[in-house]
Amino acid sequence: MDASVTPALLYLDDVSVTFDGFRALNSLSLVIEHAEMRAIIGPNGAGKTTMMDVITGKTRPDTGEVMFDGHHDLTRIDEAGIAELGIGRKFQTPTVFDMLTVEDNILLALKSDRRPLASLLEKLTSARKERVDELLERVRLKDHRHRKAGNLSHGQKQWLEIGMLLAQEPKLLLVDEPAAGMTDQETADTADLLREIAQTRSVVVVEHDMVFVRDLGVKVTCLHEGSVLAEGPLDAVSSNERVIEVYLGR
Ligand SMILES: Nc1ncnc2c1ncn2[C@@H]1O[C@H](COP(=O)(O)OP(=O)(O)OP(=O)(O)O)[C@@H](O)[C@H]1O
Repeated sequence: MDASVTPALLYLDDVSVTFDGFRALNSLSLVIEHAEMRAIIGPNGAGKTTMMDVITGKTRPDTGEVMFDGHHDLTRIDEAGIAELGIGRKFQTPTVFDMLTVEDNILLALKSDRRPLASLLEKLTSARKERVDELLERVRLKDHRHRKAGNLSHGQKQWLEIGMLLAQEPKLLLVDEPAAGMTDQETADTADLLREIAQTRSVVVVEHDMVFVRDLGVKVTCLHEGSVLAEGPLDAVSSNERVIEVYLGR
């Protein structure tokens, strides 16, 4: 397929990354459609983090194509440029401003109009307030807006960070093990939240918690030794003999 005409949002083809002779990604190919959520599973060292690093420009592939939104060749764009194109990444540990309120964390993250007069006035605009309300509602923190972020539960901090990423209006959200350390209720709420987000944006979730992955109800890709081992509905992937052997049956 010619990547320059692919209708997919994200297209990785034949991507390899070698660290000191070790192949962390080995001819990896992956396609994520617009408004698709994909769960990525696989054993430790399978290449999940390296794949995210390649997409965000932190690591450059030795070979292969990484195309975003039609014509953007991500292997030629720096990390800031890739974020600007609309790729947001949520790491496992929440990074919110603990001393600020929930609302101020969101306000800080809002995409702003960089024209000087606009930025002077934008604090006052009702559109900005509405956007903050909308984001707080979306991430289930409307009733906590005046609390210091440092006082939130672990799960709420994760949601706040997701809200801050959404404030940037990404086309693609990369989320690393969101359910880790969450209560069962928070885990279920997070699955709901990600499903809502994926109605309008694409989401790639790396996760080990198979209950959570089942709850997401989306196509699953199992990586192993830097390549795709199996891909499809969770039932098919989790009954794949190789997947059981290298991952689930451990
Ligand atoms: N910067 C680096 N230098 C050398 N080796 C690296 C580097 N980054 C990753 N690796 C190696 O590449 C392999 C793939 O690692 P990666 O972190 O992508 O796997 P993963 O699937 O995310 O694993 P986990 O589930 O443990 O997070 C591992 O064997 C790792 O040790």
